[in-house]
Amino acid sequence: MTEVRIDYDGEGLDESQVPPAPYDLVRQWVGDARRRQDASGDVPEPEAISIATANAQGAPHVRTVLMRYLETDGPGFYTNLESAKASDLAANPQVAGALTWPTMFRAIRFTGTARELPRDVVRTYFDSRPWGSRVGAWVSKQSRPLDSRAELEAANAEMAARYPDTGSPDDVPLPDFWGGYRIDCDEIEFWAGRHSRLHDRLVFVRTAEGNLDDPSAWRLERRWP
Ligand SMILES: Cc1cc2nc3c(=O)[nH]c(=O)nc-3n(C[C@H](O)[C@H](O)[C@H](O)COP(=O)(O)O)c2cc1C
Repeated sequence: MTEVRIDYDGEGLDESQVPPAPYDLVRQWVGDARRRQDASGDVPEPEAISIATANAQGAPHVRTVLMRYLETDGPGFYTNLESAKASDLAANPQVAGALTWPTMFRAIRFTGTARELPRDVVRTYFDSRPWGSRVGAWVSKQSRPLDSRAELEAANAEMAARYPDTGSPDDVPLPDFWGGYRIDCDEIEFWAGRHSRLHDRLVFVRTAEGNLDDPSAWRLERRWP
């Protein structure tokens, strides 16, 4: 690999800028990433989050999804409940997620326990998706072997015929095998890249029960970069 060295020149992060609980800062950084994408176009998919799971034997797997859920009880994502990540989480609910915005010299890391999102939350999100994506949820036997691209396209045509687009969210029912997870966080790290690798790492560590906006549930710790 040829070395390309970039001196990280981010704004940094100081304790004085950090609220007493992590939620507002997560929202702020996600909002900053969206605004930057709108303004400069160099943060595509600002909500892309790498999700790490481990199976029953402890073997790790990581993949990128979209963080389409962010409430005071944690960040979350939607997926197929029969996928490889879902079977990892059924065996071992420990999970980690990383949002990374290299052009902003920022990242947020979440670690915790995966909890399935309630069906009413999943349904509301599912109904908000475009028709093609809702049909696609029915089509995909996510993570399982597929013989050919042609088989995928035939399955899509079959589902599109079964659930034609009527312009209403009722036209495609929510599959039982499609849902979501949120991360019940025990740590949330804010990483801000700075010059000469003297980065800021400020980590909220859970000390008690409570949501991401509850100051009594968290203490703040700085870590060596
Ligand atoms: C930018 C991006 C966004 C993605 N968003 C999702 C998503 O929201 N949900 C999902 O299940 N897969 C999403 N995927 C596909 C996953 O990376 C992955 O291929 C899929 O979930 C199967 O993972 P698994 O076999 O480990 O369960 C996305 C991929 C990329 C690159």
